[in-house]
Amino acid sequence: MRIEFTKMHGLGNDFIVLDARERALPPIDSAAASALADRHTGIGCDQLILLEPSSEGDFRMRIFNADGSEVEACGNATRAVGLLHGQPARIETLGGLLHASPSDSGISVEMGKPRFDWDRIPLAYAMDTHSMPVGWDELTDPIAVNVGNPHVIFFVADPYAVEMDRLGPLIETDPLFPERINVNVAAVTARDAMTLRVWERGAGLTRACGTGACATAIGAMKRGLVDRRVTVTLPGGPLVIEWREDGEIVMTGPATESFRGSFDPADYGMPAGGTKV
Ligand SMILES: N[C@H](CCC[C@H](N)C(=O)O)C(=O)O
Repeated sequence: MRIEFTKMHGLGNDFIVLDARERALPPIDSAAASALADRHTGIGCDQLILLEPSSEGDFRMRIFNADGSEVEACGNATRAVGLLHGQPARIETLGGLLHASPSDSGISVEMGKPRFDWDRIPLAYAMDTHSMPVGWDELTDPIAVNVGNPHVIFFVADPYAVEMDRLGPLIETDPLFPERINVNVAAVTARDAMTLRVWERGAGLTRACGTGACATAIGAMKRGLVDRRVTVTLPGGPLVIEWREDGEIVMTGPATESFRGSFDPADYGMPAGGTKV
């Protein structure tokens, strides 16, 4: 039995979405996720997204990075599944219950409240996360924010002058970050505008990172560099991030369905099967 999928993206950050809400699928493990995500031997994506029934929300969203690691949050994918659902959705994730609402200006998602304490990022030892006394070459004095998943943010003059292919993996896997880290390099261009590039934990340099945009906007607001509503422009395009007075982060931006297809689970080391739930 072939497995159907929907290929989607948020500003070029792309996903394979598998829907097990009505029909059970063979178990997806990190090996199958990374095989499907492989752009040379698989279908190719930054993250594999698995939708399942949920007792807490309208459905559950599981997120696997291209390296197979299962993680807590994915902003762009949350908008994508919000588009797929077609109406307001309460989405259960490892990082908490998120609310996605389709609107005429794209999909808005309440991404939860940021966390700043060193052991909530997490870091390997106590440190002032607002201005961290660490650096990697020209990337110094970062701020760390957890928005369901962990991010470190460096403010630079030109994000496109940073050697992300070298510094990204170096920082991502530094022992300071016991769960690894998403690496953000950003420039503030106005009180309501920033540019951003992200080396993603478990996925590398992506065209966009929703949680990276959220974490970076919050970091800039914490440092007084921007107002509480800011447009963050990534290589794939802009996202609008607002830090509401109640502490909730609200991200608004586009989501796109690219195409639908199917694959043979045997081609990805998955057991056959899958029955009606
Ligand atoms: N690489 C991230 C997950 C995907 C985040 C990104 N695709 C987004 O849109 O938020 C992590 O390991 O935490």
